[in-house]
Amino acid sequence: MTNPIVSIVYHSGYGHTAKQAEAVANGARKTEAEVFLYEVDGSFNKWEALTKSDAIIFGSPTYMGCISAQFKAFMDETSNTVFAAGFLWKDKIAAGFTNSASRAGDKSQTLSTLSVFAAQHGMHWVNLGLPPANNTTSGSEQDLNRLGFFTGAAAQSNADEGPEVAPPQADLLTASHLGERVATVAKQLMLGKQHLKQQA
Ligand SMILES: Cc1cc2nc3c(=O)[nH]c(=O)nc-3n(C[C@H](O)[C@H](O)[C@H](O)COP(=O)(O)O)c2cc1C
Repeated sequence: MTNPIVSIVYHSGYGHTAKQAEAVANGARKTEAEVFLYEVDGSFNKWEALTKSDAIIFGSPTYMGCISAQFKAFMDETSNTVFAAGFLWKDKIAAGFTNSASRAGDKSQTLSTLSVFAAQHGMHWVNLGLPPANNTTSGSEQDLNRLGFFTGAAAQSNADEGPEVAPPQADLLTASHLGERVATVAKQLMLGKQHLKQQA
C-alpha cells in the first residue's frame, strides 16, 4: 500500500504566505502522505515532481486583488509544460490558499482564480470544509476559519508585522486543516481506485 504524494506550490514575496504554506504542509504531514513544498520565484523546474503528485495545493499572496505576478508566471508556464504536454494533471486533487493584509482584501478573487486554474487542468478541487466562524457574539479571532472563506484557506497578515508574528495562529491552524483535508481526500481516492481495480 503506497501513500499519496501531496505537493504544495506557492509564492511569497515577504514570507507571510510561506508561513501559511508551511502550516498547510504540517497539516498534510498529520496523515501518512509524503509532503513536499516548492517555492515559485522566477523560473520553475519541478515539473516532474508535480506530475508524480497525487494532490497539488496552490498558494499565492493576494496582490492587487488577485494572485501575484510570480504565481501567474508559474500558471502560464503550465500551458506548455503540463496542459499541452498531455493534460498531465488530469484527475489529480487540487486546493488553494491565500494570505493578504486586509481581512477581506479581495482574497476570494485569488481563490477563485486558483480553482479555475485547477479546472483547466482537469483537477478535482477540494474546498476548505470548515463553517465560517467569528460571525456571532460568541465567536472570536481565535476561531478556525475566522475570516469565513469556503473555497480555500485564507490568512490575514497585518501590513506592519513580519512573518515571525503574522499571519496569526488561527489562520495557520486553518491552513493546517486544509492540508490535512487534502491529504485525507487523496488517500480516499487512492484507496477507492485500488478497490475498483481489484474488482474489475
Ligand atoms: C503588490 C502588492 C499588492 C497587494 N495587494 C493587496 C490586496 O489586494 N489586498 C490585500 O489585502 N493586501 C494586499 N497586499 C498586501 C499583501 O497581501 C500582504 O502584505 C501579504 O502578507 C504579503 O504576503 P507575502 O509576505 O507572502 O508576500 C499587497 C501587497 C503588495 C506587495
